[in-house]
Amino acid sequence: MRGLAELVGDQLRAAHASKGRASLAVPGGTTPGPFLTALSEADLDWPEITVMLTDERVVPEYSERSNTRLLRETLMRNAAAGANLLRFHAIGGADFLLDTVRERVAEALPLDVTVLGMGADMHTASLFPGTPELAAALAGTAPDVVAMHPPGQPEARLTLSAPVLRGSGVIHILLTGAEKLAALDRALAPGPAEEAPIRAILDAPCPVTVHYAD
Ligand SMILES: O=C1O[C@H](COP(=O)(O)O)[C@@H](O)[C@H](O)[C@H]1O
Repeated sequence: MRGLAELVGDQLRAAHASKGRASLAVPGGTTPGPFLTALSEADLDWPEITVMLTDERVVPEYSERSNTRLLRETLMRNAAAGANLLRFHAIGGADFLLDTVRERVAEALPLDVTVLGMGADMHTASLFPGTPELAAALAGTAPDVVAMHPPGQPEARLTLSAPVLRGSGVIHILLTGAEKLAALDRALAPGPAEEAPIRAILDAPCPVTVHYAD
């Protein structure tokens, strides 16, 4: 987790040096906390770095289930407290305005560095197999941000679409545990991204690196 934080810090520094600004997308969920905390200490010009989530659950910002809450408790501290956090929530922290989120995201694209998680069902961001909106979110013509209603999940989601994620300068996939490693093996076999949405990332045109810790 610390090694990935150093690498991401170096890549953001390089992007900032060449463009005068940089953008980073990071996952939520249970895995990335230690990585995000380590990255919060990176020596970067954070006010010129836009940080966004790869996806958010449609819950209030301070809910235990909120990925934004995870970010506030991990990355948005220490040196990174001054980063430009792209908010998914409307003012007040309880609502989501999809058009507003799309406008905010469009201003920060293309992403320079993207870190993604993956579930044992091979979902990444909130691109879950079996979701009615999945094909639209994987399509090359997808809007930057898509509302998803994954079956079996307790809430709806907003997710960066596949073309936005694939358009990043570099992608890291962060995995832990034997179950996810086995899922990655399955995803590396040929097959449609609708069955294993992580496939839409594994064949992205930019450098993609998988980081695994057991
Ligand atoms: O629901 C989500 O799941 C994935 C994986 O989460 P984890 O708890 O298995 O680490 C995560 O990457 C995504 O951002 C999150 O919203």
